[in-house]
Amino acid sequence: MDLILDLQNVVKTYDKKIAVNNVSFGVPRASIFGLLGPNGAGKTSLIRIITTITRADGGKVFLDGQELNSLHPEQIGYMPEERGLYKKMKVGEHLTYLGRLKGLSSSDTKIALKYWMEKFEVSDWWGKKIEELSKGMQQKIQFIATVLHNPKLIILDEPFTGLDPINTNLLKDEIAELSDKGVSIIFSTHRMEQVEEICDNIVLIDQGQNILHGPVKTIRNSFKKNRFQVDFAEEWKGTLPSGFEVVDQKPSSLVVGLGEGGNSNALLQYLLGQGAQISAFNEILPSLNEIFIQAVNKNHGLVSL
Ligand SMILES: Nc1ncnc2c1ncn2[C@@H]1O[C@H](COP(=O)(O)OP(=O)(O)OP(=O)(O)O)[C@@H](O)[C@H]1O
Repeated sequence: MDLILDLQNVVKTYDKKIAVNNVSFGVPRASIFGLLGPNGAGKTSLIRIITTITRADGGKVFLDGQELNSLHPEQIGYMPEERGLYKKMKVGEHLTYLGRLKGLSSSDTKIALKYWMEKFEVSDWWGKKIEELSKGMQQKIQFIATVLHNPKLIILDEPFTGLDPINTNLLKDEIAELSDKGVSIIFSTHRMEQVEEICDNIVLIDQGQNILHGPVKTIRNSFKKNRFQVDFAEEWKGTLPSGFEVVDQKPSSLVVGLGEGGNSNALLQYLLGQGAQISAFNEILPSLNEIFIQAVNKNHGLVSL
């Protein structure tokens, strides 16, 4: 597989605490990749290693086939959860400073800033001090700072916190557009519905270890319980024969468990045979939220949901 990032047996310890314990996974090029895990799992420690802010104590990290080195930070854009803009600086001078810091020439910085500030409709803010901007406005500036130097890998830690629905959508569209252009994106969040909506691949870290990794579709399919939702055009008052478990019943819908090897056609045929007017018949895939809780509980030796 064509990987933009490849982590092999990465280890990070702080004194005696093992924060990252032999973690391996790959991030496919141009994917939107979810880096997930409960609090304290080791996600930030991994991000700090990938962005070369800290060094791993063991293992190897490859960016675009090359072992991480001092030239790589210019190829990475990182938007940390703790936003790091200098409050007293003006937007224009701040972004110019960050563009230059990331290796852009003065003229390329100007071109990139014109493009991004127009795109985000923030050109008017050029002379405003960062402290004069609202939290959401600062976040837009931070996003521009993250993508300004045209990085091949972008790491976004909770990028939607504090954004209103319109700006959230603006950012989501931008992420999709960057991905379409071949940029690889690592997205870290605790909001599983956002991961479900945006990411094509994930890794789930728990207690410093990779406990689940792969395409979202494959993972959701592997956790499915052979359950189907039936919606009726009219209220349905019938019962089901043995072999079908009614998981949930409302006047005009049913959730039915078919058990292992159960056949959805048999359910459909039975209902049609009873004269039911069916308006929808769908397999239910578990949400990433359910999968997260189930996988972490299992890893902690707790009973699954
Ligand atoms: N500088 C540090 N010194 C000592 N321990 C640390 C340090 N940084 C992180 N840790 C520990 O390493 C473990 C992993 O922390 P990390 O910040 O990587 O987790 P996280 O997955 O990002 O968590 P969260 O979702 O809460 O941000 C935790 O047990 C944390 O206490």
